[in-house]
Formats: sequence, structure tokens, C-alpha cells
Amino acid sequence: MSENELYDRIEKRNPNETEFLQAVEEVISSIGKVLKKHPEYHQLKILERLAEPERLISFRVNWVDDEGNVQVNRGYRVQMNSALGPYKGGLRFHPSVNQSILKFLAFEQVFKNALTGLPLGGGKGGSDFNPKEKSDQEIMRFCQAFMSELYRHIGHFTDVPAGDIGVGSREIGYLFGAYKKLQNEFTGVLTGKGPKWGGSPIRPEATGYGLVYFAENMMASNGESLEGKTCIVSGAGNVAQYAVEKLIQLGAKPVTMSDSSGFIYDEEGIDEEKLEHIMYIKNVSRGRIKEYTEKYSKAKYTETDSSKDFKPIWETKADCAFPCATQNEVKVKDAKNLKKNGIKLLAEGANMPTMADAIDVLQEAKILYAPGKACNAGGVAVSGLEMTQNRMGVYWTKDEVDEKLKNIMKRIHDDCRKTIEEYELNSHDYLEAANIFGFLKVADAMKAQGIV
Ligand SMILES: NC(=O)C1=CN([C@@H]2O[C@H](COP(=O)(O)OP(=O)(O)OC[C@H]3O[C@@H](n4cnc5c(N)ncnc54)[C@H](O)[C@@H]3O)[C@@H](O)[C@H]2O)C=CC1
Ligand SMILES: O=C(O)CCC(=O)C(=O)O
Repeated sequence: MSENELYDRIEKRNPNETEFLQAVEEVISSIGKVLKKHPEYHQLKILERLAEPERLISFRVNWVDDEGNVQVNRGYRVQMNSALGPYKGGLRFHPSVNQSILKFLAFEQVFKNALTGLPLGGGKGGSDFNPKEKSDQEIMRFCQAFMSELYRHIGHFTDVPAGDIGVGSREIGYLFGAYKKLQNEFTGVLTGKGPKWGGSPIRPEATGYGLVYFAENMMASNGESLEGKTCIVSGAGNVAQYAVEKLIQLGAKPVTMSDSSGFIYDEEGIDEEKLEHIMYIKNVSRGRIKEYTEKYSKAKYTETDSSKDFKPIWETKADCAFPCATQNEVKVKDAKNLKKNGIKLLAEGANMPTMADAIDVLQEAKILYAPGKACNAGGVAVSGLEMTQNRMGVYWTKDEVDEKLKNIMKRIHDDCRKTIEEYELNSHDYLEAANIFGFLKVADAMKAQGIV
């Protein structure tokens, strides 16, 4: 079966799952050279098996809001692939959550986790629950109701969820408390736990820090550095906040942050004090990014206009771009605007934030493009380190974990470079390299484990 026939078959089996098909198509179009070299992967239907979740769990979540009304949401866990270890990947609570989005995220996670070099399979889960404007009590009741079904499908050697959009340390706390009560055991069944009860230092920072470490490696391999570079960052959540923190520490100048309502542009740069204020707005008062301009009046706020086929944030003049909000937030017109403004690098903090035709624009223009599955792997890597600490019953220091994170990000970068050479890829093609490297790891493990 040719790659095209294979894609058609997967498309037929998963109709209307646009995001999932987008993620699958990208991998299929990357690994032609591997399949030529290893026809056995074709015979073993490795790709077809990779595109079918080992298990897909969907369940009803009933909970009661503050007014005493019964609410019904849908919960999911996609257990995509366990060839390299227990299923591992975050939970997303957002009204847009559906099967296609979670399958794309779980599929990407399999390759990302393979790239970390740690023993982690891939999965993802979540709910269409909207945490916005919910009280703390409502969040707690929802998390308990969600876990009252999920608990029977997970375990520290089976499936270890963590956070993603809408799931941060507060939610992980409530989810963990509910699991502990239901199973009557205290194990590392979730990562991103509080540092005083089993969490790893640096896990909250890991995705954002790792993203910037990867970008720094990429710049260095092109004889440049991030120091002094003006940076566009989208998002204002976990990944964006710590990407901005690390950019500041490395002497770069982040000038934007955003949420689903709009973005702020601060020409003077977001410094540590300003970032602290953003963290207060987003993590404590749970407000909107627009409130930044109430304190820093020189900054400009632009509202999102979703009827447009481009986002003004990507028109900002800068050297580097870090999309850290959500999937498909960089469209082809945005990529053309970035190119026009002479951007040097785009590194994805979010999962699949750049559309396929926008990636083509960046790569044709020889802009350094770092695919999320390589450069945002720092979060899950430190989750893997949290699992190791939990199993060993030890706590490493902040510096120890940060050092390990730096080394993992460098290794992922170097593995991409080695793959570029070995497969004679275009020297800027980190996307094909990451897909090939991740695929080979999982494919070899699947081959060794037989048809199961
Ligand atoms: N938390 C983690 O460790 C990891 C997260 N990611 C990815 O990073 C991205 C951000 O996740 P987190 O920072 O954890 O979530 P978060 O919930 O902390 O923050 C999400 C941010 O994105 C913004 N956002 C969400 N939907 C949006 C939309 N439709 N338009 C514009 N902005 C939107 C939110 O306003 C918020 O600022 C997601 O794509 C996630 O899958 C990737 C690797 C690890
Ligand atoms: O730490 C984890 O297990 C989850 C990370 C995640 O969801 C991601 O990498 O997208």
C-alpha cells in the first residue's frame, strides 16, 4: 500500500476528524525515506497501527453547579500507544474538546514522548467542560466527578495523566485527591503534583523553559543566540508564562502575550516585574490579559477578530516567534507576515499551532522552524522525571532537574540534527527529522513486541 493509499484508508476510518487527520498526514508525509529503507514497517502495518488508539474511553461526567443545577459533560481518555511505556500525556478542559482534538494530541504525544528518550507511551484526555468563570468549589466538584470514572483506567504503571489547557496545579490537586480516595493508595498516578506532595521541582516551568532551551540550541547551530532578540509570544498560560520568564533570563525581549480575547504589545519589553503581574492576573485573579494595560498604560491591547484569516499578533515586528496558546493559531497569511517582517525562528510551545501550509511558507523561506513535538517536549520530560522520583521515593533539587531538562532538550536537538544528516534531509527540516526519529523508536519497539 502506498503512503497515499494508507492516508485515504485512515481518512475513511476517521471521517470529519480534521485535526487528527492533519497530524497523521504530517507524519505520513515525513517518513517516506524510512519506509523505503525499512519495508518491514509497511508489512507490519506500523503506521496504520499507530493511527489507531489502543483504547479510546469516553464517559459521562455529571456534577452539580453552585446553583444546585445538574450539569452533564463528556470526558475522554485516548490511550494511543504503549510500546515505550505507560500512556503519558495531559488532560485538557476546554469547551472545544472533542475526539478529533484529543486523538491528534495523543498521536503527537507518542512521537514527542519517544523523542525525550524516557520510557513513556503516549495518551491524552480531557473534557468539554469550560473552567472559565467557575467557582473553586465547582472546579473541585467537576474534577472529582471526572476522576470517579477515569480512576479505573489509569495507574502509575498503566497511564499517568498530567495538565494541559485548563488543567493546572489546582486541578491536578483535586484530581489526585479524588484518585487517592477512590483507590486508597498514594502513588505517582498524575504528574504536575504540588512540590510538597510528590511533585517535581521545575515541572510547572518545564515546557516553557525547555522550549527556550531548544530554540537557543537551534540558534547556536546557526551561529546566533537569543540574546537581544525581540520575541513574539502568544498565550498567557503555563507554557507562555515560563517561556517569557526564560527569554528574559537569557537576555531576549518578549513584547507580546495573548489570550482568547486579544493580545498585549509592550514595545519596551515584558520584564520580570511585568511578568509577575501577568502571572497574578492569570493564575490568581483569573482575569483577562487586557488588564495588563490598566497597570502598564504604554502597552497596547488589540482585540481578537475571529472573522479574519490572520492574527495581528503575528504582524508584530520581531526576530523570533513562540506560539504558546493552541492548535492552528498560525495560518498561512500569518506565516507570510512573519516572513515579510524578517523573522528568524519560530518555535512551537503549543501543540500543532502552525497549519501545514504555513509551515511550508516558513520552511521555503529558510526560517528556523522548531516543531512542537521536539521543542515543547520539556514538560512531559520533567513529568517522566517526576515519575522516576516517585518510584524511587526521592526528591531531586531544582538545579538537578533543570540541568537534566537542559540536557534532554539538547539531546533532542542533536538527535534531530543527526537524523537530518543520516537521511540527507534539507538542513532546516527539523520537522521531518523529529518525525523520523520518533517513528523509528516506536516502530522498533512495536516490531519487537509482536502483533499485539
Ligand atoms: N502544559 C504543558 O506542560 C504543555 C502544554 N502544551 C501545549 O501548550 C499550549 C498551551 O497550554 P498551557 O499553557 O498548558 O494551557 P493554559 O490553559 O495554561 O493556557 C492556555 C493559553 O492559551 C490561550 N488560549 C486557549 N485557547 C485559545 C484560543 N482559541 N485562542 C487564543 N488563545 C487561546 C488561553 O487564553 C491561555 O492563555 C497547548 O497547545 C498545550 O497543548 C504542550 C506541551 C506541554
Ligand atoms: O506532562 C505530561 O504528561 C503532559 C504534557 C503534555 O500534555 C504535552 O506534552 O502536550
